[in-house]
Amino acid sequence: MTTLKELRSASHVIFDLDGLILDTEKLYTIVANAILGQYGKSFNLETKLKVMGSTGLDMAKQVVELLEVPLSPEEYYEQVKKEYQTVMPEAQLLPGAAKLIEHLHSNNIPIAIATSSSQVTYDLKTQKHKELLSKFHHVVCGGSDAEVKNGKPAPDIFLVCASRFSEKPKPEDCLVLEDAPNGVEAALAAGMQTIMVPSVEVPKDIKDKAHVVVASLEQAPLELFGLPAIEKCRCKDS
Ligand SMILES: O=c1[nH]cc([C@@H]2O[C@H](COP(=O)(O)O)[C@@H](O)[C@H]2O)c(=O)[nH]1
Ligand SMILES: [Mg+2]
Repeated sequence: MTTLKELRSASHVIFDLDGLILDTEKLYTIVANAILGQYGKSFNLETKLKVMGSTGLDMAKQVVELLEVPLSPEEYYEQVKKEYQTVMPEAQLLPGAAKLIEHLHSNNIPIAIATSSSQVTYDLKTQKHKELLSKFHHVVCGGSDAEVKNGKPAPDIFLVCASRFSEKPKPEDCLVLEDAPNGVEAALAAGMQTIMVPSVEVPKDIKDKAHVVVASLEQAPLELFGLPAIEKCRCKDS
């Protein structure tokens, strides 16, 4: 774990989804490579780091531009969405996700999800995990939510997400869990603290921006933010 910043107590926790709760980042890479391969291109890490956490059409614009794909962003996004139909329902949970969600829920810490996905893709990915995800107070799907004007790295999605808790916490009282550079930037721009759990190799200068970086949700140091430590979990499987 790395942390150099001064930390304060948090009352509410906001989770990212892809690459944090769900092991979908590898699925996104498979889908991108399946389409790009037809044009002799591949989805390199540099491009992935730029698009992770962005909404669908923004992602498509960047991919076709950065990799010089002979498709319009709309055409690329249509192909991607078609592939999602078969790939995304297979999404699995990442290590520590279920335990952490159940732990916070059983300790009455308000939790929510802020994902850049559209509602349609969210529904595809979460089919097998409905019971666990019902523990969240609310879910914001930035890709299709009218109130979210700009995608990550803009702060909009996290500010909208905070405003939908009954208690309407101030940004500085929210702790964000994120895997992606764009997500960490968005949380910081919103004035929130963030624990980064990278899902792919991330350059040091990006990790340095997060308040804390850990390798897995199993190591999330909640106690540094005044939240009940995971060891004190009262849930069944602890
Ligand atoms: O390799 C990729 N990673 C991530 C994305 C995008 O990033 C979002 C990640 O959402 P989240 O905010 O839950 O991490 C996905 O919905 C998708 O739009 C993508 O297109 N390609
Ligand atoms: Mg993510």
